[in-house]
Amino acid sequence: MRLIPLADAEQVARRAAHHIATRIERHGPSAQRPFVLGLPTGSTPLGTYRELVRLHRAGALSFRHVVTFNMDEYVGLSPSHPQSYHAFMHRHLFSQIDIPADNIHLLNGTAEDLDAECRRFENRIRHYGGVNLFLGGVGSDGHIAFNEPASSLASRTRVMTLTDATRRANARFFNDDPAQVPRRALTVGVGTLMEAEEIMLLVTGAHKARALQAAVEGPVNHLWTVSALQLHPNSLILCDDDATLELRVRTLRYFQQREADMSACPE
Ligand SMILES: N[C@@H]1[C@@H](O)[C@H](O)[C@@H](COP(=O)(O)O)O[C@@H]1O
Repeated sequence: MRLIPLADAEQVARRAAHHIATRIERHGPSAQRPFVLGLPTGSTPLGTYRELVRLHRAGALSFRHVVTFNMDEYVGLSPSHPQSYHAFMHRHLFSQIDIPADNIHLLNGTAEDLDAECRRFENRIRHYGGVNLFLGGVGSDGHIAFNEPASSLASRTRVMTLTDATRRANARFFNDDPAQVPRRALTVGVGTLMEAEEIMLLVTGAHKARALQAAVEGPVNHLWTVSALQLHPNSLILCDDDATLELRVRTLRYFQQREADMSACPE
């Protein structure tokens, strides 16, 4: 695991966007060999999406041969619902870049057969040969995508019942009323995420400090599904200063030292 401690959320966003842009460029994507990018929703990635749009507008980044898979979607919200993850992604990213509509994949939370929809999604990922880079955020209780505490670390894309804590946290998008937050969601599994070639997690704010500690210092544990990243051979966490509040000084110093060494001789 590589942890890059940065000063604030703005630096995290800039670094994340540049990492994505570099990976796309190095891949040299084409119609036959697109770059496959996994994407999250939530407040955390918004700065990253803004920076990706800026790079695109500056002519430095094209998404013409990028294929995307979003990690989750609420059950029961149609794509046109303003709080659906479909609408969120179009608003904040897809409508502002040159990605072809056919390259965009989101789970359909209104599918008649939700299990079949989850299987279809996994098959599409497989069709493209897997995800090159999965970008993610984390819930304050350590969930990745909608893999709530006690999700199997081998789980695949499926229907998930959301915890009260998650529904409370997401109530800010639903008139501050947890009762309006859907009870269930479709989500990629921890196992699905773990198969990506690379995972990059963004963690910002003091309210995520406990989750970052569980991810970096805690035991691998299904109560903190983010801790599964410890078993991934190529995982990267970008965090801001506030998110490091629960880390041991020794841990933080080690990762700071490591980054200083790496900038002396970059990747
Ligand atoms: N399903 C999403 C997660 O993918 C996201 O990481 C989390 C944190 O969101 P935020 O970035 O708004 O804190 O919220 C939701 O539960």
